[in-house]
Amino acid sequence: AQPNAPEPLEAPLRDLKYGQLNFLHTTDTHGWHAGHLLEPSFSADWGDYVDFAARLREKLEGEGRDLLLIDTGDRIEGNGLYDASDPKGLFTFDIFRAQHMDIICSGNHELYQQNSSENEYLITAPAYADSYLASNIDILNPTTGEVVPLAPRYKKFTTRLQGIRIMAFGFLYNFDRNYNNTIVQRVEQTIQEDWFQQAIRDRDIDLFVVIGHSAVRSEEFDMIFRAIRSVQWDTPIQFFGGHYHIRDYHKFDSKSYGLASGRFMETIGFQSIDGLSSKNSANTSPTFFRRFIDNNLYSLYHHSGHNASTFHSERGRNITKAIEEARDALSLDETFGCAKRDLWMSRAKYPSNSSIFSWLEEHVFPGVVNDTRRGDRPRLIISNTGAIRFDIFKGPFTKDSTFIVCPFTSGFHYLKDVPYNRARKLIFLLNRAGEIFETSDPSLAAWKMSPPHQLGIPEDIVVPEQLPPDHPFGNSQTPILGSVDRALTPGYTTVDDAGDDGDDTIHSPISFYRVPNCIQSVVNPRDIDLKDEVVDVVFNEFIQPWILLGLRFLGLNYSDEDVDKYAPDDNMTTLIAKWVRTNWADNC
Ligand SMILES: Nc1ccn([C@@H]2O[C@H](COP(=O)(O)O)[C@@H](O)[C@H]2O)c(=O)n1
Repeated sequence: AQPNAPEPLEAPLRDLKYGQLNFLHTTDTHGWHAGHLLEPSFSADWGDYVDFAARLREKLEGEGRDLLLIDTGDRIEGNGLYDASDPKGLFTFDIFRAQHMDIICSGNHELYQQNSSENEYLITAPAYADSYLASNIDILNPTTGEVVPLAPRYKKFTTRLQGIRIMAFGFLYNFDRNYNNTIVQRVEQTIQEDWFQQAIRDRDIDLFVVIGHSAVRSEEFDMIFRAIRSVQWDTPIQFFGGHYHIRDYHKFDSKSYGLASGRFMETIGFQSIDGLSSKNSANTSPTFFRRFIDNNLYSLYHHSGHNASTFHSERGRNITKAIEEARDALSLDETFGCAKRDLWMSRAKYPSNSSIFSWLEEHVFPGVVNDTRRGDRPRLIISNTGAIRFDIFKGPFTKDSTFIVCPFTSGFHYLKDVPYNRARKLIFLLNRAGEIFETSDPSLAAWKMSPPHQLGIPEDIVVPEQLPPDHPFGNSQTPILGSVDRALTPGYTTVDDAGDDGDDTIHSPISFYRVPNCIQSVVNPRDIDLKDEVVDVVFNEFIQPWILLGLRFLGLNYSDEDVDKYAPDDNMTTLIAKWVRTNWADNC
């Protein structure tokens, strides 16, 4: 762990159950390879994960079992370790690839920008030449300009000890916001391709492993499942997914399961399968087991059967050191100001004093989203809530925090002099009229503007006995009495298709409040209720397609040509940092 990471807390643990074949799974790590430096539950770093995988491998292989490592993408954007360097990712590629991977694929984040997808093609895919799969992604070769597969479409291999014959694919969901140097083929088309149809008909296969940057409950995985099942009625299929940033486990049928292993290095997913056929033995009744490991040393020591003196290797320590040096070189601990209270994305109700979205709406946007060319004209400032990625904890707000809270390079755009009597209805449409957006253009489903982790949670979860978030002991990792005889720490309490015993650490639950798709600040609203008043509609550039469509629903026909950059030297990340420097510096 990093030297400034908090010690993990002791907690009751559920064990792993090993199978013939075992998997460790990471997804949506988003640059958090230093681990969480303010949360004991998730304080192990990538060096510890490398040691954990090595220790588990020694143990499992000693018993004649196999272990495979999987990563399902979105490795970048979301933490200073990736975002603060110039160019971005200067340190993280070497750190990440210190971990062996057996199957790895791209997420959508790798494809938002030209340089990040070229990094995949030129750095990560070659580093994992035998394991990177891109079943439905092509890229423009930056040297030749030719359209080529980002990586091989599939691979067939046999596990070393058990001789299990595996056919593996690596998909990306039907993502359509990629930069134009990559092509994401829709999954429904890919599964019609000859190479896929041939691969799924291979009879000498004991297990299909479909990894993908896609929710495990998704049309895309359902289509792949049905395609394989239609030609292999009985062969087990194991899916590994992500993208929604949640822990989940989905049963497709009695021989097919899908694991989603959370986000931000909070979770190491463990999956085992027993009773598989192999090239030497026939078997027909596989059993599947999953566990979500909290990424801290207390859990990692326990599951590997090691302790502080036997767990760590020189290799792991070197990776930990490299992360520490990168964080130092990037000055990620530089303090811009101090938060007087925790500000939550979903643990506090919106609107409220403890909601990060209320803070943005009431303080940050009115304070810093301005453009001297437009003076003090009345304006509506609208942002999607998905632009915010993490909570702010009471205490120092650092350079790292700016990227943790909002890593996107999206700036603000605006439409000038929009009739207020129509523009004022826009926020209602963005938040309440999802259906008409989706009907008009399925790629513009309004929920895509909200944080991904709430997609699988249809309603608020209110835990009555929880300490309020602004209570002095209200931070996530403070022990509270969860039952009469033992103290539990608040944390993940996952319920999935296999029940409620998936988490390795037994926690007390945390409240979850859903938030709207968008928030809005109304700035300089003088005279704004006059019917001929006009306002500037300023918005986060990511939501431009929804803003234009929403205004069209309101009878205003604007197009991309009417839109201009607002405060062009800044973006949401730099603006939040500016506000903190100005308003919170004296709190420290
Ligand atoms: N420039 C951007 C890019 C993305 N978002 C938000 O993130 C969501 C996707 O997140 P994943 O990590 O699951 O890929 C997207 O739906 C947006 O809500 C953004 O705000 N700005």
